[in-house]
Amino acid sequence: MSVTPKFRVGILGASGYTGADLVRLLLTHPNVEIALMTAERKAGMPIGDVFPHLAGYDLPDLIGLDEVEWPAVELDVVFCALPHATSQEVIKGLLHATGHSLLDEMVVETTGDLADSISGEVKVVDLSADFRLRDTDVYAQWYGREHSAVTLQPKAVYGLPEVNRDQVRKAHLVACPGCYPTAALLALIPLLKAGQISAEDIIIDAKSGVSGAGRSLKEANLFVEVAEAMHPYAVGQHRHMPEIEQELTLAAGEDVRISFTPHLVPMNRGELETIYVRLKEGTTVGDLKDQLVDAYADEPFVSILEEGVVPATRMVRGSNRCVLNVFQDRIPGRAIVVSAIDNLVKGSSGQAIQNMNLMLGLDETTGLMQAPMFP
Ligand SMILES: NC(=O)C1=CN([C@@H]2O[C@H](COP(=O)(O)OP(=O)(O)OC[C@H]3O[C@@H](n4cnc5c(N)ncnc54)[C@H](OP(=O)(O)O)[C@@H]3O)[C@@H](O)[C@H]2O)C=CC1
Ligand SMILES: CC(=O)N[C@@H](CCC(=O)OP(=O)(O)O)C(=O)O
Repeated sequence: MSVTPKFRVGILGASGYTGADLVRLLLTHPNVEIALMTAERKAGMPIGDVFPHLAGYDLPDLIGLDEVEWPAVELDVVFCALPHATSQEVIKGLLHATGHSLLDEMVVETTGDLADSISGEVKVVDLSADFRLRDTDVYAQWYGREHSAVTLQPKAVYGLPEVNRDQVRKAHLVACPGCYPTAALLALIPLLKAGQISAEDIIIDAKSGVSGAGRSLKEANLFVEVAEAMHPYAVGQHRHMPEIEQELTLAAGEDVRISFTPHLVPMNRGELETIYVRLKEGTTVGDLKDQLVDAYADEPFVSILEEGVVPATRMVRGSNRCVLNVFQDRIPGRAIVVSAIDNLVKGSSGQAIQNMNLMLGLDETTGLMQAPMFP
C-alpha cells in the first residue's frame, strides 16, 4: 500500500484562537502533518492542557519560538498566527535562518518567473496584519510603529483567493486578509469592478464575536463586559479601514472611501456585515444580485442566497463559507448587501489553509469542506 507523502507544517502561535482552529482543521487535512507548534506563555505545555478539545491527538508539544531549530525542522509551510508587529520580526528571522531566497534583493516579487526558482523553499502564511498594507507608511500611521521589514512587504501577496488566486499559487509569503476585510471585500469587489455602485458612499456596519479579539487577557473582553450587551468600538478609526479601502481601490480603479464601524457582540465566533451602497445611474438591485451570482458561480466557499434569505452567522459557523445577499433599500437608488463569515475560519484559519492549498498546488478545498455547525 502506498503512503501519501505529507507536507510538514508549523503553527507559530498554536496556543491562540486562530492557532487552535488551524490545528482543528489541519488534523483532518490528508496532505499535511503538524510538525511544530509554538507558544509564548504556554510554551512547554501539551496542547491538550491548553485546549482540552485538542487532547488525545498525535500532536507535538508547544515549544517557545527560541527553541525552534531552523532550518533543521524542515518545514514546508509555516503559519504565523502571532500578534502583529511580532509577526514581521519572526517571519524576517525565520527567512534569515533558513537562508530563504525571498530575502535576496534581486527577488523583487514572488509571483513571476522568479517564483519558480525558489519553489522548494518554505512557504509562509501570515494571519496577522503585518504584510497586508502595501504602503509601509500607511502601516506606520495605523499601527503606530514603523514597519521593520520594508523590503519584504512588496513580496507578500494579499491572500484573498477569490480575487488573487493566481498570485497566491506562486507566492512564498501570503498576508491573509483581516476578518472584517474578508467579509467586506467579498461583498463589494465584484460590484465595484462592474461599476455598479458608487465608490464614494459605502457604509459598512460590522459585528464580530469576541474570539475576534484573541485569547490574551483583556478587561474589555471579560464575560461581564461583553455578555447581554453590544457596543461599537474604534469608531471612525479602526485599522481595517485602510486595508478595506486599499483593496477596493485596486478593484475599482479609482479611490474608494468607506465608513466602517465594528461592533462587539456577545457570541464566540461569527461576523456579520450590513453594507449600504449607492447604485450607479441605471443599475438595479437585481443587477447587483446577478453580478454576485456570476462572480461566484464557480467559487466553492462563497454562496449567494435565494431571494429574500438573510445571511446570518449561524449559516457559516465553523465553516469556510461566506454567504451573501442583496436587498432593496427603502431610499431609492440605494441597496443593502449583507455578508456573513466565521471570523476564525473564512476570516482567518480556514482562509489561511485555502491559501496554503494553492501555494502547495493542492485542490483549494482540501480539508475545508466541513458544513457549518448548527445549533
Ligand atoms: N481572532 C481572529 O478572529 C483573527 C485574528 N487574526 C490575527 O491572527 C493573529 C493571531 O490571532 P489570535 O489567534 O486571535 O491571537 P491570540 O491572542 O489568541 O494568540 C496569539 C498567539 O501568539 C502567541 N504570542 C503572543 N505574543 C507572542 C510573542 N511575543 N512571541 C511569540 N508568540 C507570542 C501566543 O502565545 P501564548 O498564548 O502562549 O502567550 C498565542 O499562541 C493576530 O495577528 C490576529 O490579529 C486575523 C483574523 C481574525
Ligand atoms: C472583535 C475584535 O476585536 N476583532 C479584532 C479584529 C480581528 C482581526 O482580523 O485582526 P487583525 O487585523 O489584527 O488580524 C479587532 O477589531 O481588532
